Amino acid sequence: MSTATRSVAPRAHVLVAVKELHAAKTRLSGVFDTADRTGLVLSMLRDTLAVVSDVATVVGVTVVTPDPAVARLARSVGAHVYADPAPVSAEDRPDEGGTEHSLNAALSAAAEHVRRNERGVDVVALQADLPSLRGGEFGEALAAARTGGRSVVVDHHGTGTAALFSCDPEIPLDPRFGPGSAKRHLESGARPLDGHWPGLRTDVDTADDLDAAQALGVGPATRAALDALEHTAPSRCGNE
Ligand SMILES: Nc1nc2c(ncn2[C@@H]2O[C@H](COP(=O)(O)OP(=O)(O)OP(=O)(O)O)[C@@H](O)[C@H]2O)c(=O)[nH]1
Ligand SMILES: C=C(OP(=O)(O)O)C(=O)O
Repeated sequence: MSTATRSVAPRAHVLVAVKELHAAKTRLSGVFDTADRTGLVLSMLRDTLAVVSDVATVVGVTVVTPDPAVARLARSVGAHVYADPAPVSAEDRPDEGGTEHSLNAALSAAAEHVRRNERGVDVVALQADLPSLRGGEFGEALAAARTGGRSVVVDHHGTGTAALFSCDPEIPLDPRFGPGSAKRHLESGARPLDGHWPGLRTDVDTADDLDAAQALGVGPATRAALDALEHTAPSRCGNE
């Protein structure tokens, strides 16, 4: 990484991918019906976007999605939208990894698009389901990421990826999201970032993850969504 590159003021553009809402958060389908899952996905996205948009070094946020409702929410809070085509099923594209291929292809294309338009900007792919994220921890992670080219924040399970950073314009983001992605990101050369960032690491895919996030404290949109759900699912969404 060149000295010139590092001497410029930190500027990061955050990419957040969200698939079609009707297919989102299937691991919560035993707990919530489709409408409730959709509401929760949008609420967690809203909280995640609010936090990252407030971080001083974040100069842009782009939501990568094929879903019109997600795109509307993104635009309403000042984020950009990068439209990716609706994913095809793994059965239709067995050689390309199905939806994982779609997700990573869409993130790669969005990262290249951002870098073409904002020269020298750092690029981050961040999970959309981080309702306990705090601005301070994301700011710290960004600062740590800037000490090297490509880096990763492993999720609270130790297997997934909460955030992937490329802080050198010469180094592609090269996203390898999907089950077990932490190992793939590390094996492909991403440096692990070691801070104590529980909110950043707590992405919500299962009911246990949701409990973990609630124990940390969730953002206002997610709180409101869960409070509304308490009336229909008290055993799952009881008080913290
Ligand atoms: N734009 C886009 N986002 C995707 C795609 N596939 C997955 N995502 C998003 O990437 C993140 C991780 O995806 P998954 O873990 O597969 O999906 P999920 O909805 O979080 O949870 P499950 O349905 O339980 O697997 C989520 O924010 C998804 O919405 C895709 O093809 N395109
Ligand atoms: C897609 C991923 O996350 P999750 O399955 O936890 O949503 C990932 O960690 O790469």
